[in-house]
Amino acid sequence: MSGHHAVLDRAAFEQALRAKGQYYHIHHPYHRAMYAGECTREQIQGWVANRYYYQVNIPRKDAAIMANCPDADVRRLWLQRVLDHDGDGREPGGIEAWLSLAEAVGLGREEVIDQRHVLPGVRFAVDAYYNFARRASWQEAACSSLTELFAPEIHQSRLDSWPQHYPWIDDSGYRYFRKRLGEARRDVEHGLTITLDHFNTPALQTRALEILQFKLDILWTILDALTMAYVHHTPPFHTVTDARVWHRGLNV
Ligand SMILES: O=C(O)c1cc(C(=O)O)c2c(n1)C(=O)C(=O)c1cc(C(=O)O)[nH]c1-2
Repeated sequence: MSGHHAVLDRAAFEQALRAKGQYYHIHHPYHRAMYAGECTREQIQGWVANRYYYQVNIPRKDAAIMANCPDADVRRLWLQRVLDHDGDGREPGGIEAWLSLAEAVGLGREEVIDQRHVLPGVRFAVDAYYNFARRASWQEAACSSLTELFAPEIHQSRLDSWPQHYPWIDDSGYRYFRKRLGEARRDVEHGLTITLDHFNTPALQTRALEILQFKLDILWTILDALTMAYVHHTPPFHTVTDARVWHRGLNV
């Protein structure tokens, strides 16, 4: 997409956004190994403990988008995302469901909640997403959530492959993935409408595709950090010490 090009109509622009799915982290070797049944217990546990940091930052990210949005109708719909993760006081939310997953793969709640396993690379990638959402316009931040276009497929692929490959994972752990199937589809309808409405010039459409690529980079980079630590056994400072000396986040 270089040089001068005409504005894409809604269908063509949506098609261009969907084509970015070819760079979704579903294709990352770490994920591919998970579906193929090739991961060790430690690799599954490492993924779950690190992804917890993404989970707890999603509702903060969504609250930041609401804070930047002057449109009450958008805020009312966007609020559901915060409730999905934090819980609405009746049903447990996604963070709680993620902790059930952690327990189902043999982790203790405390070691996940205190973030001792969260690698610096994962923390920096998630923080980049959160900080982008805080500073960008609400339409740009909404656009950055559109990797969720591709998320139902990734949740389904876990439900389809994990139980047979990892019989040691308790079935109660799968609630999070089942829950997200419907939620992600609903989120994406709203996020896509905002994006198709707002990014309506060639320059803005190019910008939207770049924002989506930024988010794809974040998801891919999280798995690169996990690969260093749990596949190659080269976590940060491994040439110096086996201890987890890295910081636990300066604002938890
Ligand atoms: O398991 C995954 O691979 C995956 C990916 C993504 C995504 O594409 O950002 C999300 C989720 N899960 C998820 O569970 C979730 O709640 C979520 C919210 C968002 C977002 O950007 O607002 N992405 C995702």
